[in-house]
Amino acid sequence: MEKQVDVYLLTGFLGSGKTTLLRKLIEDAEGRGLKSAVLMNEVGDVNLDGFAVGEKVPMAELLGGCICCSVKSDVGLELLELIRAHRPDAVWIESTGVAQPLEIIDAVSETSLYTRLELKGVMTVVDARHLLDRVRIGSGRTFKLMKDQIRVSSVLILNKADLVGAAELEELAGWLREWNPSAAILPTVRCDADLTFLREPGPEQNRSEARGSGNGNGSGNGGGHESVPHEHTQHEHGHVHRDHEHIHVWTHYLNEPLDSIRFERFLKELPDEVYRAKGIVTFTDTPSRFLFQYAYKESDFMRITPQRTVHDVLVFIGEGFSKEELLLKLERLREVSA
Ligand SMILES: Nc1nc2c(ncn2[C@@H]2O[C@H](COP(=O)(O)OP(=O)(O)OP(=O)(O)O)[C@@H](O)[C@H]2O)c(=O)[nH]1
Repeated sequence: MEKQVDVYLLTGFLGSGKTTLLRKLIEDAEGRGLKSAVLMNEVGDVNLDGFAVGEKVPMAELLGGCICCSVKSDVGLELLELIRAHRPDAVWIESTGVAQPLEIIDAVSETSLYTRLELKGVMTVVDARHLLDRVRIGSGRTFKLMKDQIRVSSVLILNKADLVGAAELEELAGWLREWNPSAAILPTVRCDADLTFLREPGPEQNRSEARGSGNGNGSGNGGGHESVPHEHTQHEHGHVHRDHEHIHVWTHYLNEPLDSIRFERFLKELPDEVYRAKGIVTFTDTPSRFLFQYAYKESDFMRITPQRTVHDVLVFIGEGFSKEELLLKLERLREVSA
C-alpha cells in the first residue's frame, strides 16, 4: 500500500519567521530519518527563501502570486507532483505571509482524494512585536489577517520573543488563547521550539501526554499532530481574498554592486509602509554576495554562494508604499556606490 505523506502548513504574516521554522522542521525530520519535501510560495516572482532552506531538499515553487488566490489551483497539482516524484515522508507547505490558510487547507484536502496524504497540522508563526503593535492599534486589515491566520492554527509559534518584555509576551499569549483556545502556544526566539509534538505518541505514551509535550512553558494545550477540523474548509473565497489584496510587491533588479554601509542605512530608513524586504546583493566593498532579510525594522545578511545563476534583486512587500520614492533613494545609493 502507498505510504501516507504527512502534510503541514506553515503560515504567519510577512517576515514572522516561517522560513526559520521550516529549516528547523526539516532538520528535526532528518534527525528522525524522515525525508522532507517543500512546497514554497512567495508573493514576489523570485524565490529567495529557497536559498535559506538549502538545495538538498526537493522543493516546488509557486511564485508570482499568493498561494491562496491566483495560484491556488496549482497547489494541489504541485503537491501531487512533488509527492509522486520524490515520495517524501513529510511535505511542508510554506505559504506567503499574506495567505489566508483556509484556501490552502481546502486545496490540500482535495489532493488527498488522489494520493495518501494527511494534513497533520497548521503552524502559525506570530511576530510578537509586530502583533503587539497591531493589538495596540486595534484594527486594520493586517491585524484581521493576522487573527485569521491565528484562528485556524493547531500550533502557534509566538516568535521573536527577544523583541518584547516578559509581561508583553504573557499578554500576547493571552490574546492568542482568546482567539484560538485549542492551539498549543510555543513562545520562541528564532523558532527554536521543542518539536516533540510532531512525534506520534509511542506505545508507552498516551495521547494526552503527547498533546502537552510540545510546550515547554506550560502555557499551551497541545494538539500539534491533530488533523485540522473539517469545518475549516467551508468558506467563501470572495470574502477571504479582500483581506490581503491591500498588500503590494515590488521587485527591482540591480545591475551593479552597492556600498554596504549605505545600503544598510537605506534599509534602516525604509518607510513604515514596507513590512518586508529581501533580496540578493553584491557589495563594492566585499567579494561575497549576500541574501538580506528585512522584517519589521530589523535586517540581517547571510553570505551565499549560489550554485546557479542568480541576479541581484530587491523585493519590497508592504501596504501603500511609493515605488517612485524607493527608486529615487536607490538611484542616489547607486550614484554614491559607483
Ligand atoms: N530578532 C529576531 N529575529 C528573528 C527571529 N526569528 C526570525 N528572525 C528574523 O526575521 C527575519 C524574517 O524571518 P523569515 O524566517 O525569513 O520570515 P518568513 O516568515 O519566512 O518571511 P516571508 O516568507 O517573507 O513572509 C529574518 O531576518 C530572521 O533572521 C527571532 O526570534 N528574533
